[in-house]
Amino acid sequence: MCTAATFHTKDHYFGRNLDLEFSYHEQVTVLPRNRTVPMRVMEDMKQHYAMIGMAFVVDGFPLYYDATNEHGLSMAGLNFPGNAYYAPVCDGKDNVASFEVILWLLGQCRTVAEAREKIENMNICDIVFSPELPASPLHWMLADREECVVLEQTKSGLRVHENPVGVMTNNPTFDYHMTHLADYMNVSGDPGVNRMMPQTELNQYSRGMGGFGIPGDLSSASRFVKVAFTKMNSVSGSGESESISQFFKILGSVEQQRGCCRLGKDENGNEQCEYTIYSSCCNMDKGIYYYTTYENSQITGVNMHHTDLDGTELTVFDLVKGQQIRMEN
Ligand SMILES: C[C@H](CCC(=O)NCCS(=O)(=O)O)[C@H]1CC[C@H]2[C@@H]3CC[C@@H]4C[C@H](O)CC[C@]4(C)[C@H]3C[C@H](O)[C@]12C
Repeated sequence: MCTAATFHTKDHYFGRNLDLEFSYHEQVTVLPRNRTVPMRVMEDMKQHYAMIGMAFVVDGFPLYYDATNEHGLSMAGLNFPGNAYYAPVCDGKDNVASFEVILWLLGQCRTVAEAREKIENMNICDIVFSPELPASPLHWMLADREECVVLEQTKSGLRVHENPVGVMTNNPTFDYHMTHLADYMNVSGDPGVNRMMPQTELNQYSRGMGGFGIPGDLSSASRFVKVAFTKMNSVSGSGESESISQFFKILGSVEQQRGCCRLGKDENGNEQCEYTIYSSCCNMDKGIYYYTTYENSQITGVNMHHTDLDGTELTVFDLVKGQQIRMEN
């Protein structure tokens, strides 16, 4: 499972949790403007906007999970099994393979509005990256500083949903999550209100009772509600340190501790568990990508503007995965 979110203080932030039971060799990857991106059906992108994000790089090709470009346009792919539908190549359309979608949109658009125009003629086609890497069933959250949308291609076509909440998880489709959210419209960060029997005094025996009923399980629908509640009630200072701290707390409200979501035994008899492999927070204004990993709670940052954005080579940074403990004595 995965969760993505946007967050605004003085600057604008975009990030996600990546939850899975195993990890590819993903790295923080900067794609400079002049590195040719080979496309399967469309013309190769020789020049494009630069971007930074988390990618699995295969033969020099960055398979982005999430990224932000130099204009702040940001995008994350989230699992959408059983619903995602990638169509056959269609004449007259812009045929983009699922693993090319982030590169195609972030490479050419500065805003969600520009992306919407590109998406109008787009067909997410069923070409696979390689036999070893078949297409992942995905939907995407896409945001700039002002606007957030969700992109879903199902059997009934390609749709862009306005996303006023600025969060996204997995199945089912986005409209379900919005319908489901209405069940929780009464929850609040304020103390509870006795609406049921105001004539009888009910003892508010604990703080936090205004939020009673917020789900805490790890299902996709529950994480959507929990992260929306946390984000909507978030109070943060406007500085960079306070903002990114608060952002990681928002994502932390739906992080997955190893053992709570079991997937059965692998061939060696080891219990497979889904857990939060990394959490990211990108400052969309400054092009700085921050992340933590399951075992490294220290925040690591990479600034895309400190690499050669006019170059032709990818700049990749291995994840710092081990816990960084500052011993006091
Ligand atoms: C698994 C992840 C979503 C996490 C998630 O949501 N897990 C919950 C499962 S569940 O929803 O609860 O069932 C997704 C998100 C982005 C994906 C990569 C995108 C590039 C590339 C595309 C290629 O075609 C195939 C390989 C490739 C590296 C992809 C691997 C994998 O698929 C990634 C990491």
